[in-house]
Amino acid sequence: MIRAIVTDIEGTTSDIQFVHTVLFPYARQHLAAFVRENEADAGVAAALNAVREESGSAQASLDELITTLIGYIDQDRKSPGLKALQGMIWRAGYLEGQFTGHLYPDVLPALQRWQQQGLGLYVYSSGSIAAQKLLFGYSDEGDLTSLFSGYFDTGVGAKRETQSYRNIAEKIGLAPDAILFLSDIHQELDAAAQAGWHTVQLIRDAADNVSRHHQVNDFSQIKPESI
Ligand SMILES: CSCCC(=O)C(=O)COP(=O)(O)O
Ligand SMILES: [Mg+2]
Repeated sequence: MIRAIVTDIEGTTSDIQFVHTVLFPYARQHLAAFVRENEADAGVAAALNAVREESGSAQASLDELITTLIGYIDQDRKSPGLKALQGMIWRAGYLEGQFTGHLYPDVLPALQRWQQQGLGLYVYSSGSIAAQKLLFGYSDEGDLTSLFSGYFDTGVGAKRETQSYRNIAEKIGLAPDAILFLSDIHQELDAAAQAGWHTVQLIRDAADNVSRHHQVNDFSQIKPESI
């Protein structure tokens, strides 16, 4: 019996286009000024050091790091240091009302239904936990953070690695076959299934003909009580 649902964000609850044409360009535009103004902040310094380590340039200057980070944004690299900085940069955009977190219209009714059924709801995204809370806290549908019991980012491991899903199950405190993972990316679903989780793939735009996972087009088609 399913007792918890863990959902991806980009391509699952929210449009990839929102992430790639609103969030990423905003972070790209404000990155240099943000890190120059905030390099003494402990969180910013930790993220910059993580990028130094990831890029193999322990002595990289701030200008070099900015160039590296812009390259990471353009490659959509799931760099934990970049993801931490993006979350910090996006905060101002949400607070100033420059954008709200995109949600497909089928998402909120389904989350509310599942919560009423007593299911635990969780998020697992490559975006930092702070960025996840911003997206759902300043969403198109208002503040949805109270719907979720927890958030996971790549601090538990990368999304295509099976051990990440074992780590999440342990933190949630449920057996793997009591958890359903929702994602648009079949390699992420493969890793979750390998850990013993149930899986459903969201096909929001392009078809995926090589996936072996149950596919739906929106959240209204997901019936955890029937799994
Ligand atoms: C948390 S909102 C920003 C999404 C993001 O930065 C990202 O890399 C999307 O990753 P996901 O794992 O949700 O596909
Ligand atoms: Mg996704």
